[in-house]
Amino acid sequence: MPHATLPQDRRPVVISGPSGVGKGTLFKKLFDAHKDCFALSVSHTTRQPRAGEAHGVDYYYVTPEAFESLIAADGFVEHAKFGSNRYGTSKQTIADQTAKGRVVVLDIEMESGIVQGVKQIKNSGIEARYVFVKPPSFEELEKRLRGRGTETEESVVKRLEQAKVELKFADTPGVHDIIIVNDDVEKAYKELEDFIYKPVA
Ligand SMILES: Nc1ncnc2c1ncn2[C@@H]1O[C@H](COP(=O)(O)OP(=O)(O)OP(=O)(O)O)[C@@H](O)[C@H]1O
Repeated sequence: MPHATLPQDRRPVVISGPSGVGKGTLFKKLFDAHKDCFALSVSHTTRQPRAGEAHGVDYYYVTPEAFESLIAADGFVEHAKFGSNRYGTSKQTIADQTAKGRVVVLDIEMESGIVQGVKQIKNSGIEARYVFVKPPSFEELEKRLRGRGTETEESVVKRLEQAKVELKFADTPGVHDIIIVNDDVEKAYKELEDFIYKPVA
């Protein structure tokens, strides 16, 4: 497939799946293979930036008041509270990237709660395609999450608990347009690319 060919279907692609399943790995391959065709949606948050994070790259860092105003203006496709912080994906962010000729990829963050996030996007009225990434087994998911070495033990346990809920939800018929089992990463990537580039009937 030529490097910079846009998919025929320009609707945003919502990628969800348990933490550590390989979502980031898969969409990074997609972005690398198709330069300038996709944009990862940058979320809004009320939390403080961590070292090395940048406004507009990792998140849009806003005040709780600004976040509330955006909610009141129906400006989010999904938003959630995690601890004392709020996270959300704004409609404007999606519209801006789409206007630039990019297909927006929404990576539903664990902080937003994948189940609630997907339900909210569906209710928001935006047209989107839904991809769920599944691990070959629960044991393998645990192995990847630990192998990544980014989480504390407490966080691993929390993510695995959350994963159970998400995997159950994914079995609900009609929620996702495709469920990809990320066993062999090349095979899983090919399935994702074929789905995204499927010609519009
Ligand atoms: N098919 C695969 N086989 C083995 N390891 C994989 C595979 N895909 C991804 N991984 C590894 O699993 C770990 C988790 O992957 P990744 O960070 O992409 O997950 P994620 O779903 O984006 O997680 P999060 O939701 O927490 O951001 C990484 O160390 C990655 O290299």
